[in-house]
Amino acid sequence: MSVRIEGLTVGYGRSAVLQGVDLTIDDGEIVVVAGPSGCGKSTLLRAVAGLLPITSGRVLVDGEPVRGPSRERALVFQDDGLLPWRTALRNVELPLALRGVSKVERRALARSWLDRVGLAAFEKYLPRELSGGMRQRVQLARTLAQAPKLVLMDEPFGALDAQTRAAMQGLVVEVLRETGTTTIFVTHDVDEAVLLGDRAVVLGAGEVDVEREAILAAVMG
Ligand SMILES: Nc1ncnc2c1ncn2[C@@H]1O[C@H](COP(=O)(O)OP(=O)(O)OP(=O)(O)O)[C@@H](O)[C@H]1O
Repeated sequence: MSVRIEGLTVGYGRSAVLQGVDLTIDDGEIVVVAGPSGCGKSTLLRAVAGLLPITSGRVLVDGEPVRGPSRERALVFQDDGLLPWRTALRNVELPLALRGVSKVERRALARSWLDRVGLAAFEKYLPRELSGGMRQRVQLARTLAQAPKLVLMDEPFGALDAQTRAAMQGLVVEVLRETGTTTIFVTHDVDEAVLLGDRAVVLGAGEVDVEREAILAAVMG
């Protein structure tokens, strides 16, 4: 799924958070969006997700203007959003159930994704019985089981310790590449930006498309 952002301006009240942002993302590309706190990274993701009114400009997904949220575009947050009373398996199954996927089919799909993220042995566990990294893996399985064409990640690993975060980054890159899922990944983390992206975009002082090396300075500065 390709994304084309043209002259995107978004404001809350009177102040414009994003001003005339242009960005093109090819099908299957993983683009990291970095930049200082408050520069509008989450706002950009929410605009692409169709969760925010746009002041001016356009967001085109596969050539079609975004008019609202769609199942094809999945948002992943730092907060795993799992339902505490449902097991890992039933959390992964839930969105599939809401879409009317049959019980047999959704169970098989949920199991295969839990297996893919290394949690096959934990399907009966409740979220509170899992570590933060494991809960994020359940969230990833739940997202990918729905076969989104575009994944929008908003600092999903911000709350994890360094080791767990590194493991999650490896897993995410592997799975997203394997499935050819177009991804926009927002992060503050320099290593994450360099490791994950085909390309990095720095929002802020007039957004720019940069090579990997340049992101280091931009994120740190
Ligand atoms: N719902 C809202 N109402 C009013 N202002 C908002 C709202 N959401 C965000 N803002 C403001 O818009 C600006 C950009 O916010 P945004 O969350 O997009 O930035 P960010 O780059 O993702 O920040 P961070 O890296 O700290 O998460 C901030 O100044 C913020 O205070």
